[in-house]
Amino acid sequence: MIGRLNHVAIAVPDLEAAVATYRDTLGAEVSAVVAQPEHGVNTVFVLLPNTKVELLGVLGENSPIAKFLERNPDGGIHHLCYEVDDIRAARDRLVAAGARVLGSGEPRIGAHGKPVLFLHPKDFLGTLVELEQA
Ligand SMILES: CC[C@@H](C(=O)O)C(=O)SCCNC(=O)CCNC(=O)[C@H](O)C(C)(C)COP(=O)(O)OP(=O)(O)OC[C@H]1O[C@@H](n2cnc3c(N)ncnc32)[C@H](O)[C@@H]1OP(=O)(O)O
Ligand SMILES: [Co+2]
Repeated sequence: MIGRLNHVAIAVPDLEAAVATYRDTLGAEVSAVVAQPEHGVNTVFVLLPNTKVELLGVLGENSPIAKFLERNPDGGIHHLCYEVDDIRAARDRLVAAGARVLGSGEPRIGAHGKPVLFLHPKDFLGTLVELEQA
């Protein structure tokens, strides 16, 4: 059911410093910072030949990455995003298998303008999983 790895997300305490690390130290191509108010994060995408890295910074008071950063003050890998052909069909299959879809269960528009959903990390080997409509 899952297809390409769309991105690996890293939550960071200082987004500008993280951009400098990827752009200047690692020599990667990075996007501009984009505010995602509906998701409570600022995002930067690092563009790699075979996938992307999403750098996540806190936006607002109820950011979903705030607790993660309290537990991991230096930052760390936050989620993996896999592409699926039909996100509602994928959700229904996962729910039937007993997996927990986070939030309302309805897909929301993500950083690439496509519907996304999140799956509880306790159901996927301790890893938060994002699904994105291909
Ligand atoms: C920009 C849009 C989009 C895109 O298109 O790319 C994005 O990527 S937005 C990214 C940010 N959005 C989200 O993360 C939304 C989904 N997340 C959530 O709903 C919550 O963050 C969460 C996953 C339910 C965690 O909630 P939280 O309140 O922070 O923690 P809990 O205390 O409830 O955690 C329970 C349990 O799970 C462990 N945990 C939490 N986060 C992670 C994680 N990222 N990876 C692995 N494990 C995680 C946490 O440690 C707790 O474990 P125990 O202590 O053992 O109970
Ligand atoms: Co993401």
